[in-house]
Amino acid sequence: MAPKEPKQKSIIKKSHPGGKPKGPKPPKPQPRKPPPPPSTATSHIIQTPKLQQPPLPTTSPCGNLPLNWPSNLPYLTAPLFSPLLTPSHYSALRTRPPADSIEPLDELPANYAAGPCKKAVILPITDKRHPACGQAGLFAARDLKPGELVVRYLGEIHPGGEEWGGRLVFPSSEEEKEGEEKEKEEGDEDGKTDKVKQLVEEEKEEEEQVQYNYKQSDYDLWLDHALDLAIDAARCGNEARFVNDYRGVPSPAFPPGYKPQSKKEELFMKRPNAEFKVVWDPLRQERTMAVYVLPAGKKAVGRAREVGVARGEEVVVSYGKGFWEGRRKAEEEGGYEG
Ligand SMILES: C[S@@+](CC[C@H](N)C(=O)[O-])C[C@H]1O[C@@H](n2cnc3c(N)ncnc32)[C@H](O)[C@@H]1O
Repeated sequence: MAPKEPKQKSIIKKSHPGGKPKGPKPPKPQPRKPPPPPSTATSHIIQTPKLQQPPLPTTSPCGNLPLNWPSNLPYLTAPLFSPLLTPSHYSALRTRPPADSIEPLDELPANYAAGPCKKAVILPITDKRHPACGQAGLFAARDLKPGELVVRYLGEIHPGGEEWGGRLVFPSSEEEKEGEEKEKEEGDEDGKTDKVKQLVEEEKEEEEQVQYNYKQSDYDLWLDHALDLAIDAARCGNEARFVNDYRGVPSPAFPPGYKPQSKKEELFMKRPNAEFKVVWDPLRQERTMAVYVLPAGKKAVGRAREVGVARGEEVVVSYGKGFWEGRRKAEEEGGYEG
């Protein structure tokens, strides 16, 4: 026997000339649902314009510094090493954990370009609802994919257990050293007063640098606690030093005063969208830190599967409860000078 053809549902409405149709009562007409609120967790994801907008500018007019980079701060394109590091620190830094270890490290792309980052831009924060209003933050210059590398975290690599940092020492090339020598000689012949003033300034700066306290830094991260390696970007660094913590940061996808419609939505509105991750630098053959967009996760729906941080949105991580507890304690003890 041939299998029965499944009954096809008719999509054509039938009229019933012989009276009411048999079967269950048709449902009562329901009042029209009000239109959904302008932004919900899902609408945030779906409503992000699909039109490809040009990326935001990320560099200063001269092109070799990031836009809005502070003029008093050295911009790094490679890590700087504290003179306090010992040979065993260097050896730990430059030993890659085996691939089958509990914590194998992902790799930075071998073609990672040094210099200003094209994916994110430093912008001043002017929104009064933002807890870091008056400071700066890092914002996506274009849509960034879940799990995508944003920028590496550069700063001074130092022994994490040390409280006091010495003077910052920038490696200078032979040419620069020759120039410095020549400048010194010229300074002896003329413009002695200017030279004296400059020397006094330099001495003051050096003294401040020697008295520098890593423990008071707001830009200091553990690269590896067990290996006693940390990175501090307070005195020098790159764009990554401007990444803020997500706590209290208003989500640009929701209008001011918007009340979350569910617990899930509330959690979605108060979450980081990026993370600090320790990775392996294949070119330098050493550990490094970088900012990555958080992976989409199983719960991601719609555009969130493709876009982790939308163009113009702030890149925010979690500093961890420890950071804020430490800050609170220091404030209570009157030791924090933020
Ligand atoms: C690594 S810096 C981030 C960049 C900083 N906003 C700037 O302009 O230099 C860390 C400091 O930013 C501020 N900050 C970051 N996230 C914050 C948040 N969610 N609430 C309040 N302040 C925050 C705090 O002053 C903190 O010490």
